[in-house]
Amino acid sequence: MNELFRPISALRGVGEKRAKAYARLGIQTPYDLLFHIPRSYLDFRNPEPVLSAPLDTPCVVEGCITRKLPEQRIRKGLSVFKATATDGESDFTVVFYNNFYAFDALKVGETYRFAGKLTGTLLRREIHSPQYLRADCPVLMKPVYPLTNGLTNPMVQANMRQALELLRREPFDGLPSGIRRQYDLCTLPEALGVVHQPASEPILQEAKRRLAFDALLQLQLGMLMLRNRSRAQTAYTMDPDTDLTPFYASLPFAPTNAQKRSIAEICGDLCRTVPANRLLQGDVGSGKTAVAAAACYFTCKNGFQSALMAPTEILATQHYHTLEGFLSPLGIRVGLLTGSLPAKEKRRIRTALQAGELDVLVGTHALIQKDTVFPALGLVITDEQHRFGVGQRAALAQKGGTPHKLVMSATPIPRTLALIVYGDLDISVLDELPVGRLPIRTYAVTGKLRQRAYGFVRSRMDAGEQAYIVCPMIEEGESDLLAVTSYAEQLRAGAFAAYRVGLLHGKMKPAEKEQVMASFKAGELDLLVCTTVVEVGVDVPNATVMLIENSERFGLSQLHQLRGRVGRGSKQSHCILITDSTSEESRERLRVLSSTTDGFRIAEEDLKLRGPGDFFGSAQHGLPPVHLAELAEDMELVRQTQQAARDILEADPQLRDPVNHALRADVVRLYARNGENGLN
Ligand SMILES: Nc1ncnc2c1ncn2[C@@H]1O[C@H](COP(=O)(O)OP(=O)(O)OP(=O)(O)O)[C@@H](O)[C@H]1O
Repeated sequence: MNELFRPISALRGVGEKRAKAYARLGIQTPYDLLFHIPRSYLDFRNPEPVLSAPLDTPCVVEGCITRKLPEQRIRKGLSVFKATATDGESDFTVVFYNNFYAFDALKVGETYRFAGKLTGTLLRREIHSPQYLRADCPVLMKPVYPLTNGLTNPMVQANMRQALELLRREPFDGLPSGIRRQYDLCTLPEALGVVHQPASEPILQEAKRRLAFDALLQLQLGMLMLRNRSRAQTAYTMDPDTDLTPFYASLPFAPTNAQKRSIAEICGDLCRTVPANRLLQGDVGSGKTAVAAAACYFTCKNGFQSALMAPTEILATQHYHTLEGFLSPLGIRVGLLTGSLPAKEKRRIRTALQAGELDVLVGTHALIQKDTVFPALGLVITDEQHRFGVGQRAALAQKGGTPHKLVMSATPIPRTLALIVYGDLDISVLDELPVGRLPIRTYAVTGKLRQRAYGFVRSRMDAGEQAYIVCPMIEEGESDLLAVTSYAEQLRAGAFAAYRVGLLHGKMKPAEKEQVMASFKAGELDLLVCTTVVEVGVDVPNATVMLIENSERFGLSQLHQLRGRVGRGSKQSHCILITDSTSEESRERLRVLSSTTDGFRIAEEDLKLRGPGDFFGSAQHGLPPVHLAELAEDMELVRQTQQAARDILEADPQLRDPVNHALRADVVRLYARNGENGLN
């Protein structure tokens, strides 16, 4: 067997503990390790003269070691090692704390480059705990790896050298050479060698392109294979002449054009034999639930059942009430299945469902997926909210024969990324808000203005409206943050003593949460102090003010979602972002948020600020393990990989040809890592 595919513990220095640390990063073999791509590089190429290098800012200087001083024991457990060096013009001191090995490796008379921050006076510059390498080292860029507890950068570097050595001994490239030539890509060993030991920027870009190509290609191949498989099956077909007029007539509002268009697209899907696989994407408050209700109506009128799955109980309950409101006057029977229902009630619901006495079942994912039998499941709607990856979506395909599938997603995502992540789906976009919505006014202020902000919140509540105050944390102990519980107490006793204040956080029991949400919705509470449990989907149109504490702690898209809890009716809404942070990045985020309410623009800015991995806030998004920040804008590469995937599968639909074996293994591995084992 190729040694690259042995357990990672085959590498020198990898004991049980380190192997576990690697496993946490999804690395089981030296081959996996090779795809652990550096987060960034320490660039030693352009040293600055010590005299003019900036102080307290990361920089690189060069120096010849002139003297090594004896160890200084400052106190028990703290030893300081110092060496003096010169860059020809000025002298400086290199200082290490407790790091004998780094100090010991420096040799008097040799010249090194040091990366770190310079401190000290004009006469005596010092550089503390620098990273360094010999000035004549052929590779002057040191990779910086994403780490986890139990791993350090030097450990990963050392293991990586060995893994690269194995690859050199037994060169391996899973990409068929025809594809490699067609798209003018370098070989895998070349790409990996350069990415882990780069010599120059242009070659590095080539190497990254190759790795991104592979990652995107594998993603697309897997999706196409799953899709082809479900296409080979047939779904229940419905009647295109099904009359939606009664549904439209009973809506309490006029649907937007975007809603009508999406409903037509979805119902069009339902009339085909190929199981539908559609994403309904809409900005916060764009009215996705009404579209879902229309699809359920259509399905029911054709004699089939629908399931709507939400990520939390609060949302499931809310969707249940909304759908029930839309559909039960039309004679459609809607049921709710959540974990906090008494066992007897759950049984009753399941029995009714099985007997065909329920047309629509709303619930949490786990409950609907487990032991729930639908005699005629025509449509599965998943309110995904970006919580779930490729794997879960695919797993649904196995449920109840082959129902049509509709995924609802609230965060608008840039088109390139949508193609990458949802390459397997057709997309309907709600790009229009209901008429009469006023853009939310957003202000970023410091804590000094908190009392004034409270005053403003009170004035809105005096006018009969409701408000949210959001804090990021729930555990005590984070000293810089007031825990939400004590914060709520403080508000109840102080600024909001005259108002009805509710509290909602993630550690409460589902039934309690639901009760608080129900009272807030019914207008029995004026103010809801909460954590981000309100982030997704919660819909209380009378709530018009949101005040967010420590707003710098949230990502842009998350703030957009949070803010979207207000501005859901016709009244003017306001969002006050409180922050005392001085960090440029968080200020930039708040600036973007104050200047626009367009979810697509915000998503694009967020992607630029954070890169696609963090953008979804989940390891399960199925995105390739390459830092694709700039590649997300590279439509060309996405198109090329789509084309390549189609060509490969046209010739070999299941990748059974020996030239595609390695590629197949890569695809299966990628999907298995994301929880989808159906490709095996
Ligand atoms: N065409 C419309 N005209 C007026 N109000 C509408 C229209 N469509 C939906 N609404 C109302 O707008 C609010 C938001 O709708 P809904 O909860 O479906 O939004 P959403 O798209 O799920 O948003 P989010 O992702 O933020 O939860 C609801 O109160 C709903 O009743």
